[in-house]
Amino acid sequence: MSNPGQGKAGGPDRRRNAAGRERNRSEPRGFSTAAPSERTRRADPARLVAFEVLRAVAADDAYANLVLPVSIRKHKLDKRDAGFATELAYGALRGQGTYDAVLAKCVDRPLEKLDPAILDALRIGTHQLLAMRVPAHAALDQTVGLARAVIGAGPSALINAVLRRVSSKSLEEWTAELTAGVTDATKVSSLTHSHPEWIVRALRQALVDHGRDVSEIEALLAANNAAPVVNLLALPGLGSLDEAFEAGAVPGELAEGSALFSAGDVGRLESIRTGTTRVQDAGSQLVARALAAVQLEPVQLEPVGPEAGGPEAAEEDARSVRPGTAGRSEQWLDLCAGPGGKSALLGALAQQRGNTLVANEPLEHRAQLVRQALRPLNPAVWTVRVGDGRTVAEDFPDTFDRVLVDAPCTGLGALRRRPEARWRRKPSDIAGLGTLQRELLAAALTAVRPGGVVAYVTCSPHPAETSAVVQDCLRRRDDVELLDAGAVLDDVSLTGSLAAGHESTAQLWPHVHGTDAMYLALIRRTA
Ligand SMILES: C[S@@+](CC[C@H](N)C(=O)[O-])C[C@H]1O[C@@H](n2cnc3c(N)ncnc32)[C@H](O)[C@@H]1O
Repeated sequence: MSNPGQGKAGGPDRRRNAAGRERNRSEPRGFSTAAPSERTRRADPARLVAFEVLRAVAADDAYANLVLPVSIRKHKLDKRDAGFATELAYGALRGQGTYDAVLAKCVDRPLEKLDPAILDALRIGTHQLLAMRVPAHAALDQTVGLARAVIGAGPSALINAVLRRVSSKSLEEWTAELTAGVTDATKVSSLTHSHPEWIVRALRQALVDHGRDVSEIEALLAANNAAPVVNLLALPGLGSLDEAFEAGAVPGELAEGSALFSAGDVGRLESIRTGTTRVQDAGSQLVARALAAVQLEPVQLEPVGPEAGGPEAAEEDARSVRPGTAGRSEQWLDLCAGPGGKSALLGALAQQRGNTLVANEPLEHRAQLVRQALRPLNPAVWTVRVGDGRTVAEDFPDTFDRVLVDAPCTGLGALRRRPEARWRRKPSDIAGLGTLQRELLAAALTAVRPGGVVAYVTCSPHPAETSAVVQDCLRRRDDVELLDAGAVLDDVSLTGSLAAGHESTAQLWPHVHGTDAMYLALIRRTA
């Protein structure tokens, strides 16, 4: 696996530095001479947090990004410990594919036969040994101590022996051994970069479909294993990045009003607490801004004259054709709004321009998050509709000027944020989501007014969730046209040349743009 943990992690106490290296240890690969049973029985709190996260993910189907902060708070970790625990938990989860292949070579029985808690402890030990530069004796002692404290004394000899074997080679040596003689390129990439083979195949196909070179797959998979920098967004007209800059943030290079923050916990910023500055991937910011910026066709009002077709009617027609933004406020719709990240940006842009936003979300608890995200805005600007997006066209046919369909998807474009997602997702998820995605896009195309635009967005580059859905919907209607999404993205990006477009749709990539792999199609309903 690529080595994302190196040099990144913070440390938990005075013996651990920012690279995760335990200090005052002169022999990085030495081992303790004490027998496992005589060594520490205490769990280092940062390792305990990582272990709790892995257990919750495996045993309770929990999301790492939700349980990690809870566990960090429970164990009262300071900033450095929290950084170390985050790298350990996320790294062990992302690297699970490669680490399990290594462990399979070091354990004398099939991994499925191991107690799952022991396997999680071994994954945590392996990540420290192979990707965090924690000295072998510290990784061993601490992992054995963790196991003794939380699993019991029994497995300590096994864990000690297995991790000693793991530590006998570097990550590069292990991957060379694992892939020696393997001729299937997908398998090699899968083992080297710790991704399931079906995802490697899907991402490779997505690169090709978007006109990129297939050899980029290695860089893409490696980017999925690197922790993303936190992107901030100051809500237009409402937020300011000054406080973030004072705290060490630097201006974002892609999106207006954005910043990159790597100075620790963003939660301590007042502007984040008030919600006028938000954490949002630059790709998400760009697709929302693209929808807000795209040119609309003027509204065609029904002719209202004494005799349609006569000279009075022609005069009335001329007066009733109004540009989308002049003299008439626009109505925007965010069809799949929860938890409200893009709604907040769209709502702020709508407010600046005297427009309004309806944010739709079927799940009440997520609708509540949308309301929270929209709270900094003038309440007259936005409404939250709690309902199925597929019914919106019945309530509001031919109504909205701009509609965002940020469709429920597999999230294969945000694997770096969701460390366990690659192991949880199944190829069958794609088919299940495909029907919903098509129905939501079809509803949006009916709810948008003639001349208005629908943005179809996914945080997945999988062709079945992106181009296949859009092409199907385009085939079914004769009143829609695809706009050049790449050109609109270029218009709203600070660089002006993202080169994300291909055949009128656009795809952002972690390894090229440093964003999540957001897909964007802009579809205009023709008059
Ligand atoms: C990718 S997320 C949207 C993310 C959001 N736009 C943001 O930027 O924060 C997809 C959302 O679609 C919602 N959803 C699922 N089924 C839906 C349906 N039938 N109609 C509308 N939304 C749906 C999910 O609950 C989820 O909140």
